[in-house]
Amino acid sequence: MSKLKRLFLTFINRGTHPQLDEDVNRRIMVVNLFSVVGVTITCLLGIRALTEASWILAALLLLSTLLFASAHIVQQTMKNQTGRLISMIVLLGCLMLLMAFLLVTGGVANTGPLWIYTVPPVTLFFAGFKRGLMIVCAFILLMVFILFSPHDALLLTVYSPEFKTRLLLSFMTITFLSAFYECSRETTYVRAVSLREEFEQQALHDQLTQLPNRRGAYAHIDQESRRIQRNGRPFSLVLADIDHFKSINDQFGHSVGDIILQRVARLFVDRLRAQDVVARWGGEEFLFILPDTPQASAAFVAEHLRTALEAQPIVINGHTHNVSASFGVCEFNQDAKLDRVLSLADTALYQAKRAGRNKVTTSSDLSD
Ligand SMILES: Nc1nc2c(ncn2[C@@H]2O[C@H](COP(=O)(O)OP(=O)(O)OP(=O)(O)O)[C@@H](O)[C@H]2O)c(=O)[nH]1
Repeated sequence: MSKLKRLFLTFINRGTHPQLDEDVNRRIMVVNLFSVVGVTITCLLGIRALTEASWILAALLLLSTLLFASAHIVQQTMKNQTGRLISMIVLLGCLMLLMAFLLVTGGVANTGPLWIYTVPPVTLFFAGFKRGLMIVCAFILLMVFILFSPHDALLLTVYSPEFKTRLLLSFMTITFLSAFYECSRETTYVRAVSLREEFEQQALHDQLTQLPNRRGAYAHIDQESRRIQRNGRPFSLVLADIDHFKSINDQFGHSVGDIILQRVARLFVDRLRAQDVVARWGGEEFLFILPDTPQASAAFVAEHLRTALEAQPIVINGHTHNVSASFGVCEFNQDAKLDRVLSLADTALYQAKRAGRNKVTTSSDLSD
């Protein structure tokens, strides 16, 4: 039993991928499910129609079986948006044609119209709220056209006027309910996605400076370490620490300290290249991740930032603050270990502080 369940789940999940949007994955699963259910039902009904010598119905049902199966195959082989669109068009087109045929002929003992209630939920789910509603409305027009044509010219069976009206009204009710459900589902999904993005953003960023926080910095370093394995070009890490920050806080208050942190962060971001990352490593400490930058160039960049900060006093409430920072630089090459590189950058920074602050020190400046 569990083997059968596993087989079924494997089939239903075929073509889904963790990197695809959740909603896309759900649609892929439903196309798989719908094709297997569609194939089974239309195939069984087709065989039954064959035994009852209803040749046209049998041919149509068996053709639908083939089309339902091909929708699944197209989705599995193309594995892209076009493939998904084609399989959706095939499934919906096939469903609509089959329903229109059942409406015209009445199917077995005039029970054919009972199946048309599958149209609104399936269409709205596959095509989404707006597109789905338009398709179902077009189908309603087709129903009106078939059911109320003068002298029943398009019908091969007989329905009472009450049946026709009630069929149409109940179909419209199901359409309304399905559309309402799909609309709220889509709205909830969009809200959930934006909430998730907001939480991810908050988890990886520092609220005060809006820079990546330590967790965010690790994510960027991880990305760079993987890149280095591919292209072999080193990147550098630079730790920067604002000098005598405690005395700024003590003298002018924490809120002034906060503004200084924000301004310094902005200055660093503005002076670096777009591909460089500035993160708030903690307190008054920043980490720069400089892709494709060997240590000598990173030291040059750090020196450029140091002089820029020194040259640009920060004015808050009419008071001018001369802020400086010390920098520790270390290169990250292919064989490097992150802990070691960070520790070397930290030691270089400590060395810069000891040497009088407002300085840049690289790991190669350190004496063993
Ligand atoms: N305003 C403000 N202060 C912070 C924040 N985070 C850490 N600090 C303060 O930063 C100060 C860091 O002080 P220290 O580690 O002694 O370093 P320092 O005074 O900059 O001295 P050196 O680094 O040796 O030049 C402490 O007073 C912390 O309270 C923050 O988010 N906002």
